[in-house]
Amino acid sequence: MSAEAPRPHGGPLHFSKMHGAGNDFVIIDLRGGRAAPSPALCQALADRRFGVGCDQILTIEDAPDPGVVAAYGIWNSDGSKALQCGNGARCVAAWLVRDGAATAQRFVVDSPAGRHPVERIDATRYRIGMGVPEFEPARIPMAAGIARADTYTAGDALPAFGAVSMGNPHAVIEVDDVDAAPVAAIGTALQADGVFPDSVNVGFVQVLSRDHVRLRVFERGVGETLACGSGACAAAVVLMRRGRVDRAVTVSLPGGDLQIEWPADDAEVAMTGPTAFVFEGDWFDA
Ligand SMILES: N[C@@H](CCC[C@H](N)C(=O)O)C(=O)O
Repeated sequence: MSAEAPRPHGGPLHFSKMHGAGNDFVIIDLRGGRAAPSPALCQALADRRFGVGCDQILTIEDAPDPGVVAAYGIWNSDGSKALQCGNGARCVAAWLVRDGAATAQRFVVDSPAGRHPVERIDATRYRIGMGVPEFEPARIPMAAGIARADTYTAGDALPAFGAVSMGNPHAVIEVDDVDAAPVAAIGTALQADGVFPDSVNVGFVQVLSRDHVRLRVFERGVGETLACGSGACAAAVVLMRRGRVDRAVTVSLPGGDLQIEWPADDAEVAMTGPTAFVFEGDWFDA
């Protein structure tokens, strides 16, 4: 492990292992001004054979003002920083409830992408306000000179996609059969294509009916995950703008179902889904 790895109080690093629809997290409490994990520590924690194993590391941080219960940071398993994580937002909310920091049924958390209103639905399910989707190409961001991101083709070898920012960049590709989609091959190629200067999360979506779709997501900084909350929002809003599905849709991912609602184009997207605690642990220097 890296020598720069933080050691709160000089001892082992306590963590919680959680998942939301199979998108799994190592959650570390940094409140009180503890140092953020280095990219090397994130990679070590995320390693599924030599570490704990997770898609993302989430850090619980001090609330910047009394309007929020806490802030949180997001790191992908490759050590890169992320701005948005829908499944992570639900797990952070559940973590704060179990911790006792959040006591109300409704509260607000602060992510790198902005503030998220949270509603506790029951013991494990949470509804999160995921912000207003951004379709302006420069703000996703896409490369200069792209006028519209609704249906765009990067090149002959790549399929057409819709692009949107949910606080992080997403490309959404509609397919006939999500099981047969070349998720890793197209995902890797699109991430490497210069059209997305900050890379991109790539979703493959199959419409089953007007209120039900299936989705697989090749995430930036991770690879394919069992679920991507912001990816579910991205797929839903791209299809809603095309009139392919209704304004409330169930998104079935390999790890579970999420409900996505987007009442109007200028409204905030709402995502509802499960959370689960897996175990608690302490990380010791190897
Ligand atoms: N799994 C997340 C998204 C995590 C960040 C993403 N890989 C990125 O780099 O933007 C979700 O549930 O939204």
